[in-house]
Amino acid sequence: MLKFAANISFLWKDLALPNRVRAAAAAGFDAVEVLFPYDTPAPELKRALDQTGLPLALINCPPPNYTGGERGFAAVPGQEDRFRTDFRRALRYAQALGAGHLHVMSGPAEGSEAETCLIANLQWACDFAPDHSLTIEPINPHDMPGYFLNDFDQAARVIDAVDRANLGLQFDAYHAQRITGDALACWAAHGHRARHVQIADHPGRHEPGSGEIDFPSFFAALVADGYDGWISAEYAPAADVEAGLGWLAEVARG
Ligand SMILES: O=C(O)C(=O)[C@H](O)CO
Ligand SMILES: [Mg+2]
Repeated sequence: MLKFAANISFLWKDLALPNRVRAAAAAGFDAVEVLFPYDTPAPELKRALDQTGLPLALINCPPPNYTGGERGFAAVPGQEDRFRTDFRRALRYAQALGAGHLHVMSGPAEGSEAETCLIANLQWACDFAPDHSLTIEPINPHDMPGYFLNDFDQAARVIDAVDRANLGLQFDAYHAQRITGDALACWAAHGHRARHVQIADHPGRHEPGSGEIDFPSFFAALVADGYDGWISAEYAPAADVEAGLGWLAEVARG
């Protein structure tokens, strides 16, 4: 059975973070994910998670100093010490909250030197946290210009080169559609590496069903392929969050 998480960095933005967890539980989600939870004291978030019983599926690394700054350092040559410091702090936060995955952001870079740097940093991180699941996510270059990891073949190459059991692909159907033009074909090629899935339709990055991605077929492919990880709703609601949740009942749960 497919399991759905609410990305509460995108959903219920008008509420305080702990109350977004409560809203996600009330709306029927099975988990939440938070991109950058670091401005909220971990015990406050933990209390809401414990009260609702919702697990935290994922957080992003790096932690603080992100706002207005770079989107990670993992692929930036010369920033290895910064990467390691950030990673240790993010890991402590992830452990305090019981976060399932830690999404390691590569940052702004290009070229083969950056790829070598990313591979070495990920090997270090995987070995530093052998019991923690790490993910990398290709992000389309229109939304995040200059971000290093912007292609699924590139991500596959990096994952294979890192060669650690605790690193996997974060497959965002919206980015897959925007990068390749065919999210389903992209899933067919790369889904076997996926540890975590995120969804939004394209164009617009709104609710599934609002754009061109065939989500019933996408969900059917996940089931057929035995995908048993989280599917996180990482979209900008077209209007009210609850009013846009029809897809959860109708499309995803049949
Ligand atoms: O932009 C996305 O799709 C993500 O999942 C990143 O984590 C953004 O920070
Ligand atoms: Mg995403």
